[in-house]
Amino acid sequence: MRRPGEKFIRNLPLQRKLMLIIMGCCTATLFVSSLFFVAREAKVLYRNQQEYLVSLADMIGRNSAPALAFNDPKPALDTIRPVTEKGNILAVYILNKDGRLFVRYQAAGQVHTALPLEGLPDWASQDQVAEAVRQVTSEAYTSSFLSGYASVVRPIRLDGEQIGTVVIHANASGFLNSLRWNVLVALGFMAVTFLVFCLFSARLQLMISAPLLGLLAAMKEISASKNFALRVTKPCDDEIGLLYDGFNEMLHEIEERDQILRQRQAHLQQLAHYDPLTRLPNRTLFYDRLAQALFHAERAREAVAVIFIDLDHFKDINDTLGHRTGDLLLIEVAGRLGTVVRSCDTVARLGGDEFTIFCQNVANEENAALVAQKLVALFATPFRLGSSEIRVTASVGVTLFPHHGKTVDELLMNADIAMYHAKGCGKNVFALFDKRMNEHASERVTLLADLRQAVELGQFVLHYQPKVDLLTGKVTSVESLVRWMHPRLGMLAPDKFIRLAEESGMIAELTAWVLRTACLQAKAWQDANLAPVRVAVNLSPFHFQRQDVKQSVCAVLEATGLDPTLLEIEITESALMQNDEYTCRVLRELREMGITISVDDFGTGYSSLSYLHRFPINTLKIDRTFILNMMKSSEDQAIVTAIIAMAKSLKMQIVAEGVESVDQLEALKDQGCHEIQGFLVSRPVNAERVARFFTDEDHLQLQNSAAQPLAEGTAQHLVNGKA
Ligand SMILES: Nc1nc2c(ncn2[C@@H]2O[C@@H]3COP(=O)(O)O[C@H]4[C@@H](O)[C@H](n5cnc6c(=O)[nH]c(N)nc65)O[C@@H]4COP(=O)(O)O[C@H]3[C@H]2O)c(=O)[nH]1
Repeated sequence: MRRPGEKFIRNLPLQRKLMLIIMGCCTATLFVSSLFFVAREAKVLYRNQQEYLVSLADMIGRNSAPALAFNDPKPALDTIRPVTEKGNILAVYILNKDGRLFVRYQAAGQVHTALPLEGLPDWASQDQVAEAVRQVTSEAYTSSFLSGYASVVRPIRLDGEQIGTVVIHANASGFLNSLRWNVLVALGFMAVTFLVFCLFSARLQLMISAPLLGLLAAMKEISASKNFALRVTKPCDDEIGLLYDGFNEMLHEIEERDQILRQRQAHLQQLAHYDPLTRLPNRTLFYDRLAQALFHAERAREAVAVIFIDLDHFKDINDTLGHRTGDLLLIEVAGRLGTVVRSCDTVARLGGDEFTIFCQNVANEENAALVAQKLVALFATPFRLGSSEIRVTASVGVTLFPHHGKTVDELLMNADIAMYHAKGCGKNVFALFDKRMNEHASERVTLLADLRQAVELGQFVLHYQPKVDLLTGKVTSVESLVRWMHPRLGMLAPDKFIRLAEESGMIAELTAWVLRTACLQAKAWQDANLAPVRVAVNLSPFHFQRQDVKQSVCAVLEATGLDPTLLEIEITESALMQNDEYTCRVLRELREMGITISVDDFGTGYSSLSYLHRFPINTLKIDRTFILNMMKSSEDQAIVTAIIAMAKSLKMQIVAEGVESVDQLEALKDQGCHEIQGFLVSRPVNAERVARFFTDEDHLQLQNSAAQPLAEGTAQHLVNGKA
């Protein structure tokens, strides 16, 4: 339990506490030492006085001994008298052997009734005298001294035998005066020393407390300013110096931790609001900024354009070229997007390959369209990622505040719908939101849901379209073309669902089914001893570049037992260009296995024959749009002529697609085209019907004879997905 004083002292400021301690210690030391000095002085004085009185008493005793022996007081008095001349002797008594008063001498005019023997009559009894002597004896050492008297009692001996006693009373005032003087000196010394101590302790406490108070001040300053970079200067090398070192070390650690904390906070802030890959604002920040922009735009009656950008077939790039390349591409795309908009606009990455932009104060739809156009144009230049060059396009959807939506969610949803519409229009374009798109979007969602289960439910069928050799008129191969027997919408043509399958990633599953079914069918024809005919399978540009294309083809060939020379792979020009090296390697491996490689829709893509020689291509299929127009347009005719000439120089087989008329057939024959495919020979039909073409007959002759009806066969082509 603490005493109240202790608590008070503990709560005193450090300076006062130090002063109190130093002054307390000094005062106590001074007091004790002065007391010791005074006591010692008193003892010396007292001893001197006593020794003097004893020697005086002994001298009186010696000189009075004969007088005592002869019982004659007079000589004794004569002995005493000169002694009493000493000013401080008050009384001298000589007692005889019997203890009775023998001589009494008192200084003239001085009666001290307080002295025990003073009051005794000369005839006092032996006991009275003895009692008085006993008092003297005791008081000699105690009270008589303090009351101003000093007394001694000494025996008087003669020849060794005590013959009397001498008692001397002296005035102790001299001694007391000396003692007082000593006390005064001591007190004076104490006072002076105390003053010196005061000054000294003030200085000393300052020496101790100043560094501590300095540390305290620095601590307060640092805690107020939060500036942990500050340091205190060490004032000395003692423990306080160590305290300063420790304080500085602590500051250093706090500073480091503070820095780490700040960095982590900034990092968290960055993570919370920015996309770590592209460093663009993320969904949260975009929503926040857009909400603010809408708020201001509403007050200022301004329009805001919200743009949704989605890279076309990004998933396939990721799958085929790896996620690292995908990431690099996204970074490059993010960099390019920033170049189109103003600094007050925001470009964000919502996730995956989805980017959003909002542009403030957009005058009208035309201006918004201009921005969107610029965004689409950004993708015209290929992206250079390390050593390879990647071509990627983007579909862009645009929506305007307040015309197409009032809230962030509404605007983003509509921009997304517009973007899907752009994809539906063939990608690499932009679309401005229109309310009618909503209907289309919901149809698309339903179709996507149906597509997910179509493979499992066996809703796909393959149709086959023969390719005929222009010289022999015989079927060389059949192209397998997928159809979807949709339970509600009827038979759907590939253009209604292939893109959807590509965008949803289901193309891989669908292609696997097509490949397996086509190979099984070809094997069945082979086993039925029909004339050996190749079966061609379309590989989606993005599916083709999957790392496991070769393995999946090999697995299907192995599983079905089909001879690889009876398989043909059709890929588009764009598929060739997406990853030159990888594509080239896979194609070469497939070709080495005996598989025929055809480039489909040739002329619509890069139309550059210069790169073709790098790829192991067997066949070029001239796109049907050129064939369709070649009889009407001299330009298309020239293109067809050029393609045939160059392909021949590269020793490639040429197939003309979409041949519908005998005129086209004749023109192609004249130009040296090798094969044709089109409604003139047959529209795509099921396996059973196409097998009828696997004969040695000249199918061109047969068609020539019935040219007119077949030329009209365009009418038999799929209409809205129905054959
Ligand atoms: N107007 C006209 N058209 C003709 C004529 N001859 C053939 N066609 C049509 O042209 C398309 C030829 O296939 P493609 O160029 O590979 O173009 C194909 C192909 O790129 C894609 N496709 C079809 N099946 C598959 C498949 O299994 N996988 C992939 N990835 N794509 C496929 O869908 C596209 C369209 O296929 P289809 O609708 O079956 O349309 C077929 C065929 O019906 C003609 O004389 N006149």
